[in-house]
Amino acid sequence: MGTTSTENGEDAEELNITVAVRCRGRNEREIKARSSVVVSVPDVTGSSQVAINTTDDVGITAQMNSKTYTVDKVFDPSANQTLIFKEIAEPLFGDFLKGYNCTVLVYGMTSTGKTYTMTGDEKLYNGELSDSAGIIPRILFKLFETLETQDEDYVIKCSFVELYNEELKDLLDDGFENSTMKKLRIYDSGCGSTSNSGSRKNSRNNSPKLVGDPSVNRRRMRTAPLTNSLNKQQQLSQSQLSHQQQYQQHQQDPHASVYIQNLQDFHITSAKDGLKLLQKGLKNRQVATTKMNDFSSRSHTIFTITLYKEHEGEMFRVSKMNLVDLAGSENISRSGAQHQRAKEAGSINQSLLTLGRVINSLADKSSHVPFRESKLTRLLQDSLGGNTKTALIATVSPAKINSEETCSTLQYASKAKNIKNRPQLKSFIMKDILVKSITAELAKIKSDLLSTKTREGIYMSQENYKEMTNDLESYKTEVQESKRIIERLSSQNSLLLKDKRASNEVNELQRLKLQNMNDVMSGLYEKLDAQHKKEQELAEMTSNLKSTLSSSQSLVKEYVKKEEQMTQRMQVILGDEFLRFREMLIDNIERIKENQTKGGNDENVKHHLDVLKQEVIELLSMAQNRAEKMYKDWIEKILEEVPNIFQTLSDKVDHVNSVIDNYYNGLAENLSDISEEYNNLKQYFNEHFFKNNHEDLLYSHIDKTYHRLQLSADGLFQKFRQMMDDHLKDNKSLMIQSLRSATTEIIDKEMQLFDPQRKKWEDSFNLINQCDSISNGLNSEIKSALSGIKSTFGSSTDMINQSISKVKDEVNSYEGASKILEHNEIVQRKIADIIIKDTSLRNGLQKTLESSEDHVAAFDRLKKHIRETVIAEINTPSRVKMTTLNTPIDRKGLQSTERTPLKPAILQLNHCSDNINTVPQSPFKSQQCKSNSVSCVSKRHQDNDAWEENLNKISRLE
Ligand SMILES: Nc1ncnc2c1ncn2[C@@H]1O[C@H](COP(=O)(O)OP(=O)(O)OP(=O)(O)O)[C@@H](O)[C@H]1O
Repeated sequence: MGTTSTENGEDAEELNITVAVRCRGRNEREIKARSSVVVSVPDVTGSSQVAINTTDDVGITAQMNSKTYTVDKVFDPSANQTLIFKEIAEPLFGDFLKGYNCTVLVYGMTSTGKTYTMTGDEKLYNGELSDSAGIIPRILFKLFETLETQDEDYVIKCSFVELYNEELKDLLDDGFENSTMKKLRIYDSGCGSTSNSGSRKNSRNNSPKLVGDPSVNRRRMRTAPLTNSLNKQQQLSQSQLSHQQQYQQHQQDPHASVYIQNLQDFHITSAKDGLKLLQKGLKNRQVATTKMNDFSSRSHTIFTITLYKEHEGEMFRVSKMNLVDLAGSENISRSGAQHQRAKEAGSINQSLLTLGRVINSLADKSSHVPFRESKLTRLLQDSLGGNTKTALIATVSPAKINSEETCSTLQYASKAKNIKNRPQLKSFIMKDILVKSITAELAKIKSDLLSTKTREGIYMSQENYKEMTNDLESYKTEVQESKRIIERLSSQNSLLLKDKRASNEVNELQRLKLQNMNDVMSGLYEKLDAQHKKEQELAEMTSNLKSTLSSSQSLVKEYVKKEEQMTQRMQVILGDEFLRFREMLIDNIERIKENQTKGGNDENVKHHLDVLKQEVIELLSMAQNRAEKMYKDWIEKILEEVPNIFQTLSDKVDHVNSVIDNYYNGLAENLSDISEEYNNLKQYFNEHFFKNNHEDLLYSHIDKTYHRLQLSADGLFQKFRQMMDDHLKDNKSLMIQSLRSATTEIIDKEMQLFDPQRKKWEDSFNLINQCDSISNGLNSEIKSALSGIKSTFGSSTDMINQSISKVKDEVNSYEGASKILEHNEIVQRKIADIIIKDTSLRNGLQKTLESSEDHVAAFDRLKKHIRETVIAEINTPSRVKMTTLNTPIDRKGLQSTERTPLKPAILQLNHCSDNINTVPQSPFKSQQCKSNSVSCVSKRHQDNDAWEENLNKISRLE
């Protein structure tokens, strides 16, 4: 931050000028043109960004393509006059009291609210300002309020100057109406004439020696007490200082680079005085406006309040508050190529063009700033880049039709933000000089008064008298006309009241309709709640169904398990039974064998076989019956239970289906109800509510009346016109206030009431759509799940039926036990084997018996032969030794006589006879026995041979 030296040798800080943007609401013209809002101001207070959408895009794309400008403060249409004053003017006002020169500028295209912001409603209502009062009236009031609470003496003066087409006019000059006002000229301070210094550097260099210099002050200080009482008692109203005095004052303002020659400064002692001056100036401006079309939007005005505030006794600090209402900026942005021609035609404002260039140069810190190229920039030289504290309010329209101008205004505003000033406290005036000027002024007024009094009556020049008589006459006619107009206005007013009543009725109707809508909405909400309940029920049923499904699945699993268990058990049972049967069979075979061993015959074996067969048949049929019974029981059980389960399931499924159908029917009904209501509402809003724009109605009423009134009032004299205007404006503001409060409030209220409802309603609609899609999804899921369950049940039913029929077939295919036995080849083969074995055994036995009998016969024969031989030998005396053998065969004797040659034969014989008497224990035994018997036979043959041989031996011995 750069600095310069102040009066105290301190460095003055560089300070950026404060830039604010004020965006008004759409005006009637913009609404009628259906021009959309393109300027967006964030909803937060204290925001510094403003965006404008210059494209045709809408929604997010519009936001993305918007141009954003950054300033210090942005105010949306809701910002009222009080807020603007508080945020922008009040901080400067504080500095103004401290002694700084301050400037507030309003810049923007025509009809964006520059005058509204700067002046607003300047009239007093019961001695007080209205809410629509702008910055100037508020500053005047605040100034006196503040100063009256302080001890220091003060003097306040006001001036009001207008710049049109590079021509300055004193709006407070009495000669304004008859164009006899004094010509104003700009002078560079200290130079006494307009000089073209060309740059601010030069202009600064050309500044006269500072009056604020302490040495200068000391020279000028003289004691001349100026008290508050003087200030208050004297009550100087509109006292006019001489040109010379003004000149002196400007000379004494060392930091004013320019001053205006002949511009009158009026001393005011109250805010009301200030307001009167303001009103006078505005009235004079209006005279010009009526003469020149579109004048107001092309002229600049500067209302200056000069404060002389007591400072350290003998000196007064001088500070100025410049309140600048600039011309409409559209003239610049539209200039373009034709700007030279347009300028010639007077439509381009040279001052504004230069102001733009000055702003650019200052923002870009150019070495040359073209202050001197226009009167406006010369006047504002100190406020822009000088020693003044400055705030710029850029006023914009929100409508699309003005977007080009709005962009240009915002561009200037954001550029201007970079301009830096060096505010300094340097301006002082000697107390005695100030007192002198005021005293002289007072003396002049007093002498005027005195001369009037000495003439006993009112002194007036002939010319003035004539003028007054003329005025009086015309006033009389005016009064008559005014009376008529008042009557007309009253009737119009009553018409308006009628309209208001009609609007109220319409409002009431709409309120009722809204009420109905609310009722319908609440009905719909109830329906929605019911739907929710139904949905919950459905969800519960679905979960029940799912649990039933899982339980039936587990049931099916259990059945399958049971079936497996059953099969295993059957297998076990059958295996055990068959084992038992086998054991029994073995026992029986054993028994048969025993029986056979015990000497059974054919009949016995057959009998045993029959018994065996019978038992096997019994066992088989028993097993068969048991299996059959088990299967039957099991199948019956399954057949009994399965249909019940399926029935329950299908009942449940049907129930769920019917509930779903009901729910869907209900939902569809409700949805169609809602859509119908929505359409009705939409139609209503489209056809009635939005079309029946109360704001439009209100404005059209007001403006119709206003125009009518204005037309009627046009012919009246200026004074009466002022009165009429006041009346009309009062009416307008009253109407606005009353009708707005009556209509807008209701509409706002209704809209406020309605907005959340609409939001809610839209939310519910979305919710319904969501519900619908969820329900559809749920329905399809449930249906698919149900069909899955059904198909699962169907397939399991088929499977079970198949298994049942299979089991049945198997059971049916079982043959009778006897047939099984008959068809059982193994059993038959075994039995045949047994019989064959039995037969062969019998044959073997028979043969053994026969051979034994042969042996016995041979033995007998042998015995006989031996006996005969022995007898024959005995009879022979040489054979004495043989007498020991002359007894029948003694087994014991043979056994004990080991050396007897007959012993093996006898043993063999005994052995064979043992064999004959012994029945083999088992078929193997019998086989063994058979082989034994064969070996026995062969042995016997061998023994016979040995016998023969022994006999031979014996014979040989003998
Ligand atoms: N912020 C606002 N709030 C309410 N009314 C506004 C606002 N701004 C402007 N207006 C209204 O808009 C109309 C035009 O405003 P105004 O005369 O102040 O515009 P302007 O910029 O000074 O125009 P011009 O350059 O032609 O003098 C006036 O009736 C004024 O009351």
